[in-house]
Amino acid sequence: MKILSVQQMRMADEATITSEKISSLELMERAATKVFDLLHNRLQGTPIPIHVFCGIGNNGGDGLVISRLLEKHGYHVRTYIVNFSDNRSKDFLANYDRLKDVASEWPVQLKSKQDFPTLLDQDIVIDAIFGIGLNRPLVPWVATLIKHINKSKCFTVSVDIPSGLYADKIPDDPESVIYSDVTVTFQLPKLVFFLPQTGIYARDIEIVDIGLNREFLQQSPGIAELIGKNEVLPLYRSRFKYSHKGTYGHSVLVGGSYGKIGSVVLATKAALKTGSGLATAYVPECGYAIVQTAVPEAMVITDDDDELSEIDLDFKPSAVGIGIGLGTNEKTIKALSNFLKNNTSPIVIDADGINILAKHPKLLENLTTQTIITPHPKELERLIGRWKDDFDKLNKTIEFSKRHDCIVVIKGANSITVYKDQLYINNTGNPGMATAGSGDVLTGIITGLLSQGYSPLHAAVFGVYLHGSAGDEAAHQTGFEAVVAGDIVANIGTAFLELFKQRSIPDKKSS
Ligand SMILES: NC(=O)C1=CN([C@@H]2O[C@H](COP(=O)(O)OP(=O)(O)OC[C@H]3O[C@@H](n4cnc5c(N)ncnc54)[C@H](O)[C@@H]3O)[C@@H](O)[C@H]2O)[C@@H](O)CC1
Ligand SMILES: Nc1ncnc2c1ncn2[C@@H]1O[C@H](COP(=O)(O)OP(=O)(O)O)[C@@H](O)[C@H]1O
Ligand SMILES: [K+]
Repeated sequence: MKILSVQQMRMADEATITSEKISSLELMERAATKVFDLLHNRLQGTPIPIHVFCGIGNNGGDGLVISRLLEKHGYHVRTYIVNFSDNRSKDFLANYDRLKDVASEWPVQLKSKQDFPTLLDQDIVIDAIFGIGLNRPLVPWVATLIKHINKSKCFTVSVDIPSGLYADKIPDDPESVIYSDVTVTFQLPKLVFFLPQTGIYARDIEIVDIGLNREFLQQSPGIAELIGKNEVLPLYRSRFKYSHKGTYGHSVLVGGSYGKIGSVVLATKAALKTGSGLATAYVPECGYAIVQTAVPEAMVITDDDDELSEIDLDFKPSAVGIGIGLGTNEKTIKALSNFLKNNTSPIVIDADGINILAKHPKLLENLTTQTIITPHPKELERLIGRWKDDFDKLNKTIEFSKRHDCIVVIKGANSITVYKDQLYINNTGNPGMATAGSGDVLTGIITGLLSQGYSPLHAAVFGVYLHGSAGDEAAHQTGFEAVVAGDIVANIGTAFLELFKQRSIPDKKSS
């Protein structure tokens, strides 16, 4: 699913109005009705007090439509107008008049702190103060109103975007943004919902289709893509009946050092479980018995030390995953440097491999095109330097990717795969995956996909998705805390099966 910029969203709005020959007021009615439907569906007429806070722009206009529909359906509604400006939008004003016709009480005007209502824990708040039109800092009393709403324990539903959150930069004051329980967003998700600094405000997201012009949405370049099942299914390459293990490539996982052989075990298992035809673990001597015992399906090549001092293969691997548990001593750096100079196979670099690249940036010149690098935040910082905020981090990563023609997977809650200007935001995974070795599994999965002939970009995007999906399955079985990296490996198969699972349709006879 595409993610558009604010400007592209506004253009989509215009394209819809023009192509359908409807007014912006009608589009607002349609959009806000979708929010009402969702609420009504959940509340089923429950007489809970609902406080609707409306700004004076089109987000406020949506709020007024929601208030009117709630009133019409007998809910206990109180509407507030947050008067932060005299520039009320035309559609806001039209809906203000319509609300007055049906409201049991007139909207309450808020102009300062003295006007703030008391909010009780069990009440519901609809937040329609600011939408994607927020473009400057809040005046102090509006910031205080947002803090007042946050302080209450009310269940808060934000319309389109939590108020106070810019669609394209981080907030001026992190405390002056609504922490919403559910954000009902129009047509497409917003980029800020998936970044660590801003995603915290939009806990659950409901995307409602408001019928924006499909052709426009398809043609718009967007600024990112949200990767779910629909996006990865077309990437899947099925296996042929007359295939043999040679068809699916030979993955080589290079890494490990004394006390860190487990990382290679996990990655090698993951490559095999992802479908690699053959797998070889290239480890120091101390890892020989460990890998042979833990992964009997794999072959093992050893170097004669506790750390790798030479990486020398007498065949060309279909794919290489390198860096896990590697250590960063001088002889290993030299070995990696020599290997990278001569390597022409598709490659994933992780962990200490990244740390070595960060310390010796000259090595970046030797990378094969579209090398995949999978840093966690600390490794990324070593690689691209400090960033000011999440947007700066993305821009710096884009720069880096362009400069070195590499694919960077920024790992985290919503891992983002960056290739030049393209951003692919993953939508699987859970906090249970914040556990030792989980990244090694990802390296193995991506290597396994590369070995089967997936292009580097597809291997990265699909691999990150499968990894998260396997983690979700693992968490489903054990709960977040008990997930360990081995459980993610064990569920790679289920993650593949999940791709083809149809949503069950309720049986009419039994319902
Ligand atoms: N794009 C779409 O598909 C649709 C958008 N609609 C709604 O329209 C919203 C956008 O509406 P608007 O563009 O009117 O903007 P908002 O309602 O988000 O903001 C209100 C106005 O306040 C001004 N403003 C911005 N920051 C301010 C600040 N700190 N202090 C005081 N004033 C400030 C802006 O100039 C803006 O005109 C969307 O978020 C959505 O809720 C829907 O009504 C219909 C469909
Ligand atoms: N909160 C989270 N939600 C979803 N995925 C997560 C979360 N925390 C970590 N992960 C995933 O787990 C992996 C952790 O990788 P990494 O930090 O390199 O682990 P290790 O070095 O122990 O192998 C990454 O793929 C990351 O995206
Ligand atoms: K809002």
